[in-house]
Amino acid sequence: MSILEVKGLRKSFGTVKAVEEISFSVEAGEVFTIIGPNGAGKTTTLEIIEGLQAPDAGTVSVNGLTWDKNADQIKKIIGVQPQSGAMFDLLTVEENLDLFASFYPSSKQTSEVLEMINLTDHRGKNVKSLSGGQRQRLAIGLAMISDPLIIFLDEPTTGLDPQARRNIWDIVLKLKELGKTTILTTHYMEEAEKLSDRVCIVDQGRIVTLDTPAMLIDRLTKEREVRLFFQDGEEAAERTEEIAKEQATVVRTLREGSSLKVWSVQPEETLYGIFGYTKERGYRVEQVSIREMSLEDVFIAFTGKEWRD
Ligand SMILES: Nc1ncnc2c1ncn2[C@@H]1O[C@H](COP(=O)(O)OP(=O)(O)OP(=O)(O)O)[C@@H](O)[C@H]1O
Repeated sequence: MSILEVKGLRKSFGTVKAVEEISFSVEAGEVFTIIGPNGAGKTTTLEIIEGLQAPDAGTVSVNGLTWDKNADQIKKIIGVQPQSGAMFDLLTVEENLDLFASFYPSSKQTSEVLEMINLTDHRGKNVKSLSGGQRQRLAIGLAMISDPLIIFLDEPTTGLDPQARRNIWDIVLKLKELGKTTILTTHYMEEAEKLSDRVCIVDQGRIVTLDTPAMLIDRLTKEREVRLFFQDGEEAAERTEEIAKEQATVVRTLREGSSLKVWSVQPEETLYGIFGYTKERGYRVEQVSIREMSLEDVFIAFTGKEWRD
């Protein structure tokens, strides 16, 4: 049995169809990421799963339990990152954690959570004096204080600087080591790629595609762009282009001055061939790179739209 099963969700607000058709299931221990542009329906989907909104249609099952019959039991096994406004600004980090812990019959040790979210040194600070990244880490701490099986993080890194974002990634990876299931939403493709076991790309209330980051990227065309820059100038680049074109694995080439781009379905093979030739001719290649495909390319391939963070 999957720890989370979502089937046929739909939700409209007046004429706005926020969620048109969303179905997926999540296995225990997974980091499952819902990614999509603004207004794609991520938050609405998450809030339906968390029991904060009722769907117009569809079902949600959390560890075999449903909100209409087992709400109290579900609340004991899920942890939801609270909105900033739900924290007590004039209480300290530790007092906020202790207060949230008191809502549950059993909870994790505050000191253990402080370590996990790397706020031990700031335990005595008032929440209002925390940085944006520290507040977000505390919010995740509050979500995990009851030691839930599933943790929901809605855009935990939006608006944070790259270092603060990476600190949050570390916490998600620690949660995974503990065997927790994490459901994450994000705008950031790089984040989805780094953290997730599986990624669900949503657009206009529907799932565009769902798979592991590696499989999604693998489903794209196998073509990779190989770039070379020749120290010996245009002639070396021109000659090498002619040799590259003869290879069966090369789809096309583009030369600009001393730089050469080669699109190949087997970039390593292509490079072996090219280097065999440049060695023989004594051409010096200054820079070589193979451009890897990213989840951003997947989004563009599936929706035909440019991705914007
Ligand atoms: N309570 C509401 N009342 C009216 N419209 C809403 C409400 N909540 C969401 N919507 C609309 O539903 C659509 C989906 O919103 P949702 O917040 O789920 O998207 P999202 O993917 O989380 O976007 P973002 O990344 O901007 O948070 C949007 O068009 C939004 O304006």
